[in-house]
Amino acid sequence: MSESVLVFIALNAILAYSFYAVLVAGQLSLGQAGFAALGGFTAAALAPAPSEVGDLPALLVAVVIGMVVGALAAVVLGLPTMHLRGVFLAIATLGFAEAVRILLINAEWTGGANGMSVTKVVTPVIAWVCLALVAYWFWRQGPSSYGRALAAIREDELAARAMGIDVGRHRLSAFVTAGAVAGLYGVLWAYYVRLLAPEDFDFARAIDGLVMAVVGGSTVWLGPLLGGAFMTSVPEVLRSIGVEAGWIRPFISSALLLVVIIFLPGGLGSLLPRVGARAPADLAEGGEGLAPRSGRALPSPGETVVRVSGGNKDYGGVHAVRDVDLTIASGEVVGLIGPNGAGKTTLVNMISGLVPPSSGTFEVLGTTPGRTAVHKVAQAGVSRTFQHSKLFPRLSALENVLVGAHVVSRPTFLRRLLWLPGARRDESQVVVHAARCLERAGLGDRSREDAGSLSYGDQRRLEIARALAAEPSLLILDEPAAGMNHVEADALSRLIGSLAAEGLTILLIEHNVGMVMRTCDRIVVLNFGEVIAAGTPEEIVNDPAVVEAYLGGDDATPPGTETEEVR
Ligand SMILES: Nc1ncnc2c1ncn2[C@@H]1O[C@H](COP(=O)(O)OP(=O)(O)OP(=O)(O)O)[C@@H](O)[C@H]1O
Repeated sequence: MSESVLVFIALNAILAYSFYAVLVAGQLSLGQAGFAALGGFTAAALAPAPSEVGDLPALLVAVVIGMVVGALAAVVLGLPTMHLRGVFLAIATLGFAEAVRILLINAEWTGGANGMSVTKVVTPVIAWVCLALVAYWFWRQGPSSYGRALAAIREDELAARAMGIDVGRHRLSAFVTAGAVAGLYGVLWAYYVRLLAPEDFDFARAIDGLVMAVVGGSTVWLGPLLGGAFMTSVPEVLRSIGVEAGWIRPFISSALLLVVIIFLPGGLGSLLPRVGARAPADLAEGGEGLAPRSGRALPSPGETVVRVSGGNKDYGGVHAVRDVDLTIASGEVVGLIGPNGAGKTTLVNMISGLVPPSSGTFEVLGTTPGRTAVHKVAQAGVSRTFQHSKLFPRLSALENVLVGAHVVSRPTFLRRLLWLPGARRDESQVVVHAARCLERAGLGDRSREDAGSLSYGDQRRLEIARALAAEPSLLILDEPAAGMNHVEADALSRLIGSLAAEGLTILLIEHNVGMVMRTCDRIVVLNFGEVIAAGTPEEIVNDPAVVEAYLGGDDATPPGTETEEVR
């Protein structure tokens, strides 16, 4: 293999890593070409000449300049664009890259369209050492709490917020990493090709980087390396076996690309065995579980955890929730029932901060949901499950629960980079904690299965395990028994009882009214968005307004007696 092929494999893989850096968080950006151009040109203009200070020192200074400029450019572009998603972010970032290219072509200091000449310093060894460092960064990032938070954002952003992850900060930091890696690519390119031109960083280059990251696998840390090697070496292999005609080589390369994408949607990296977090074989010997990092104690019994006064939510002409007053004290298990469309989910969405109220006051564990960001409400001790499963489908059951523990686990990424022993200890503590939550929800033997492949009932249980991992003060369960048989629902009822005995406050929405009657201390009934009754299970069973709301007649059977499941 020639020297240039070796260097270009490494350079292309580094470019692919700059795309991987944001793809792992579910962001599609094409701005990397702009970051690379800014990094490369600024470094070439500002760094001392290799003839003055020596090759390596000059390159080192250039690399630092290029990476800092790339990262700063990512901050400048990221701050106004981080709220954009999918194709909108791609278009905005592409616009940025094109604007940078046009500016550089028309600037004098860059040599305009003719470009700048730069001394060739990069050798295959230098290029591969840089690639190894970049790959190492992403290898250590993946299983850290930061890496898992990025994966969670990619899989389901809303659920990630509800797990206490600051999505905006994580997305921006991923973007900045992409900027720094792209800046590194720009510098290495400049110090290898000798003549640096703005055209080197055009739209086609951005697409090349993206394609290499996707073909290699955008969720496996080795993916960009595989993608870079594949895309760079296929034309060379074709050349070496005598495929020379100008159009045949690109044609075969593109056809191979198509084959990989069709048959390996997870990219070449999906062929590698998956290494994920493992639950300890014996939890009793698994050492200490997690100690709450926040030092947050459960509110004292009887203390107000939720206070809603005059809560309203309108969707156009629909009054989903009207003038609801609700107080929940610490240690209570409160059931929220009502016919379909009564406003139960809307109310708990407002309590957990996911949906802002149209009017009214919401106070939950010292936060003001609606005004307080969702992740801060979660950090205050609110954890929840969702009516429609919001698991992270491509993460294993254990990894889902590890994300749930985000708010109580210590950040490990930087310490993992340096192999500090504390990081390993913290990681194994949080894994033991997550495995215990899985065990408690009856999923001890499912830890390595992908969440998306679990049965419906197991997915409900996994959501509960994930919510428990946050060591919440208030646990909101939105139809946790949906899809469960009687035996499973009874086990769930016992689990809720044992959690309540530990002092947890629980708000339970459930259509299985029998289960609500057995499990809850107090029941609140909603109908057409209004509270029509509230009281102990006995009071609710005999309340004529409740019977009327459910069954629409005076002689109807009260909920929880003959009609076990009212939908
Ligand atoms: N995002 C939304 N946009 C428009 N209308 C909505 C939205 N969310 C809820 N609604 C409406 O608000 C009302 C209350 O819905 P909500 O889902 O809160 O009821 P629910 O009691 O949880 O019902 P179910 O038991 O069927 O889940 C319904 O009429 C619903 O159509």
